[in-house]
Amino acid sequence: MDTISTTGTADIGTTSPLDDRRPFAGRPGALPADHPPVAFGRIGVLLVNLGTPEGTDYWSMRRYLKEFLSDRRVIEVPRAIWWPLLNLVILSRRPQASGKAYAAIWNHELDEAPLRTITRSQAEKLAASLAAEPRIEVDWAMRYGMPAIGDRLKRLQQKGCERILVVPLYPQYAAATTATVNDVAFDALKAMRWQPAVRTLPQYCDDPVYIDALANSLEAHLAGLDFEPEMVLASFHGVPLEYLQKGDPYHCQCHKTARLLRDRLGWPQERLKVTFQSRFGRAEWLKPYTDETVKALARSGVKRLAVMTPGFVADCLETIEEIGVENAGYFMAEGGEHFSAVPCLNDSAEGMRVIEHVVRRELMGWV
Ligand SMILES: C=CC1=C(C)c2cc3[nH]c(cc4nc(cc5[nH]c(cc1n2)c(C)c5CCC(=O)O)C(CCC(=O)O)=C4C)c(C)c3C=C
Ligand SMILES: [Fe+2]
Ligand SMILES: [Fe+2]
Repeated sequence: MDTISTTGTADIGTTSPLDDRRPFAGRPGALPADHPPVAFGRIGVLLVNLGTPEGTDYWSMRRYLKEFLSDRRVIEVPRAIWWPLLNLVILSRRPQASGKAYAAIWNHELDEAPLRTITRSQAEKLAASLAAEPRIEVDWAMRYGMPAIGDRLKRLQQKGCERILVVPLYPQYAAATTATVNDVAFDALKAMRWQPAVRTLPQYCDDPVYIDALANSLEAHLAGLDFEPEMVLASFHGVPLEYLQKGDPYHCQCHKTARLLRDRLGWPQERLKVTFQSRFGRAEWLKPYTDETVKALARSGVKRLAVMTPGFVADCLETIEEIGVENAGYFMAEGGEHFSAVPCLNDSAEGMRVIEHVVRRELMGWV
């Protein structure tokens, strides 16, 4: 898939185009209207999400999981303990189990995982909405698997981008997600003689546009159901509890998002509850766990439940399968009657409003 040009022009090489627009027009520092044309470098925007396997077969799954689970930002267990466990135990069993789960959600038309389909579409739609800024090139990459961050950074540079905004698609910062994207981007820069200037998008867990989009999409989803949930869970991906104790702000930012969302909806505390899903291994992770909460709610007599996943910018295995299938099953098995998984913002108009907003905000001064 080629880089998405907002101008629709082919590769322009490494020379910057002459652009006679006035940067900072109407702001301090603006060039006077009669100033001759000035060469401005192009600006790259690189959307980055987590990554997906190339296929659901054993070896594709193994390659993906090996790269993912070898990341020291994701697994902080000392290597002397982790290497044998990963290579001898986890990578012999998990590829089959995860492969089956991916097969259940696979996009057969494009032969790829939904996360890839949605991330590509987000990049295409962002490029279209930034088309009035002819110097901007939009591209996308994955932290694990393809397209690789380093390759796409180089390609943006070859297209004349002297400045690049790296956009880890995570509203809440975690070292295991945001920081590892940035690490890999800066690793790629280490190998360049002539580096582009780089910015990285910070967390946007409390951005009013993001909160408003979550509220609008939740309200629209609830309005379309043929039942009224007694409560809604805001389920975020978990991390080991130890990461919070070491100072990772992720847990606090998840709670902040949920508090602001509740305020925006005008809901009482008990109507929107925060839970954490997708735990891995035996260590304690952030609590309360989504699966245990779902079961306990059904056992306590709750019959109608909806689960939203505000920390995921795109639907993926963890939302479609883990929430929409696995947790729906737990709820029904324990006596629940109606369950609904709220889709992520994805490439919807609300979702793109958020991505465009946070990107434009971060490009200030460059555009
Ligand atoms: C084992 C440790 C893991 C940590 C810590 C972790 C944090 C974390 N992950 C996401 C977002 C996603 N994770 C996804 C899949 C996934 N996550 C882990 C493990 C950890 N994640 C694994 C092993 C997998 C692969 C699937 C499996 O085998 O269970 C995905 C989905 C990718 C897809 O293709 O659909 C996302 C998205 C966040 C936000 C996060 C910390 C905040
Ligand atoms: Fe994960
Ligand atoms: Fe999972």
